[in-house]
Amino acid sequence: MNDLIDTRRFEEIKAAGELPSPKGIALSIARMSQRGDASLAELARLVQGDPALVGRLVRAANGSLASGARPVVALRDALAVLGMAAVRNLALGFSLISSSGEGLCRSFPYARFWTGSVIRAIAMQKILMRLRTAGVEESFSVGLLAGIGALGLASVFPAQYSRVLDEARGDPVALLDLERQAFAMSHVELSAAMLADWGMPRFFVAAVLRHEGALTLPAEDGSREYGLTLALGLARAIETACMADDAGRSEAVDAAKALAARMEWVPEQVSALCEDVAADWKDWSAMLPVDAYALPNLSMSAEPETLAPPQPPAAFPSAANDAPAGDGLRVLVVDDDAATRLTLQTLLVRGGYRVATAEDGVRGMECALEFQPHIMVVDWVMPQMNGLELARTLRQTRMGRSIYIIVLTSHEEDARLVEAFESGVDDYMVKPLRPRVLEARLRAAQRLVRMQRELETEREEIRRYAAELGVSNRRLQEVSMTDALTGFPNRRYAMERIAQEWAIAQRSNRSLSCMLIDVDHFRQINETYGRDVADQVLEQTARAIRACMRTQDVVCRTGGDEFLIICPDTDLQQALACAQRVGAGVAAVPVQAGRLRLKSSISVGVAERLPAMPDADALLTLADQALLAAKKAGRNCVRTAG
Ligand SMILES: Nc1nc2c(ncn2[C@@H]2O[C@H](COP(=O)(O)OP(=O)(O)OP(=O)(O)O)[C@@H](O)[C@H]2O)c(=O)[nH]1
Repeated sequence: MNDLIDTRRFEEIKAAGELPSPKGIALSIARMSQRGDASLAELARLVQGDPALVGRLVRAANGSLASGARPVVALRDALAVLGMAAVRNLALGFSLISSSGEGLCRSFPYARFWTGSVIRAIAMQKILMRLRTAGVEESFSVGLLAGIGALGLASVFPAQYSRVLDEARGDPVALLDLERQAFAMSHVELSAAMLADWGMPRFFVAAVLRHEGALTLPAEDGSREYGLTLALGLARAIETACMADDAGRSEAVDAAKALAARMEWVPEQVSALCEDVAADWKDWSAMLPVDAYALPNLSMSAEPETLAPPQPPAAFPSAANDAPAGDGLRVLVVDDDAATRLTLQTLLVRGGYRVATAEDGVRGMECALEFQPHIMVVDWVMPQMNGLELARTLRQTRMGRSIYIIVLTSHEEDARLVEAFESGVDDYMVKPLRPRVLEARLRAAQRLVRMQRELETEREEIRRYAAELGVSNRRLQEVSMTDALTGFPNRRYAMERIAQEWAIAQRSNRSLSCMLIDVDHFRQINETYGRDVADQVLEQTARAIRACMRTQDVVCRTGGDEFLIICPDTDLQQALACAQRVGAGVAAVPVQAGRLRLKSSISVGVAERLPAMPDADALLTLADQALLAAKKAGRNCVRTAG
């Protein structure tokens, strides 16, 4: 699994905060399934303790039965249909829906996230039922949890992820980039890592990792992993179509149709699938704590697909020698002459390339965007858009700039060749085609494509390294600004912050106050009860102080038993009232240290920024004098200076 997932980064994220995890019965089921020798009877006894879970498992089992089969009503039968692994994952998913319906990440749409996940789960189950592939029992939970990494980022980095979501403004590609920059791992990669961590099989993890880019997968081999990726991609497209607004819907419907076409489904089959999903959604949304949401009617009327029919043709076996020279590179052939297309396709497939074809420039352009070829072989003369126009248009796109384009021509005059190169083609070949020349030209193309790939890998590594460095630097900075005992900002942070607040207050002519707080007789507490108890007094006093302050006030631990509180937009009277409240709050709640209950109190010095003060230091000096006055006045009181 390590080849799929950056496990080191995943462990770091896990260590940085609380990732969503199974709770209650789901946790017991997870533990039981790890034992390996648990029986269905034991599992049934455990599940019976949660009637809602029983109902949901029976529903899930019925969803994965072939049509016409007698429906399951008893829990034992449902467990037998699903099997231990599927039950574990379903229980996990359901427990997460119940425990993660809301959270601290301001911009993360918790309710919408789960609505979408359930729609995707239903769609995935329906698709795998139709494909009759293995893994139907797991399909619901795979669909449900395929996007769990987003919830993971929202849970571990609530504030940061909120900013990332705001910045991405709903653009899925930008979101992935921003996530990688901020956390050195995207939500897709984190989803895959979490599923692997929970013990999901590799082919599911791989499908989760790739399904968001399913549309750009090359036409391929019919392996289980490939099929699952397309299926999950289709389930996601249906989810997106259901959740999108009118403007976004047609794009998602198109993506669903293109994916369905890859699976050799006609649009009518997709329409029927959507109807099934809508019917099941009614049941599931009543059984799960998700918003009742009316699914839109998705129209999937027929439209031509963009990709050429699947290949390779069975009549052209690969060369019998070593590894094919093409090394799986994608080649797109664009030619209006069917015979040339077929000849090229045959030669290329035989050479180990993956091939798509298009019959004119316009279709070639569409196909290039979807198929993302490494190399294109393009006829010069074609109706609508000729080969040179196609090359020029492609070179204007980011993706098109990296394609190696070979143009086919009947003439080799200098002027024509110059025109071709100026249009952005990389090489040319003279018709009629000669296989050995084609092979030689393609070898040159391969060299360049490989170099580009290596460069891209290196760039990717540098980007990743920079992102990791950025994340660790931010952590280091946070650590260097945080007091380890209380978790509050430390003296260093306090001094930077008060200087900032000073500048803001001065510029906008707003009031600014601060308080210096010292715990009374703290030395004595240390000497009488020892350092551990004294630490607990400090910690709990700090919490009591924080609880009495407003959110905009900044509470910092500036030294041993000393705290500085910065109060923006606060005049002296307001600050004094606040200080009295804090003093009373600390005195009212005794500190519990083991079996000891200790009373503690604080002295507070309050000061306000005055027009005559030159800088923030002057404000701090005044607060210090006020604190001294409070100590002199007998402690457990609030004073101002002067
Ligand atoms: N337990 C513990 N003690 C600390 C820590 N940092 C400083 N101290 C102790 O805190 C005490 C500070 O005492 P002072 O503020 O000088 O005196 P005080 O007893 O509070 O007297 P008043 O402030 O006049 O009431 C010293 O004994 C320090 O050793 C810490 O992180 N943990």
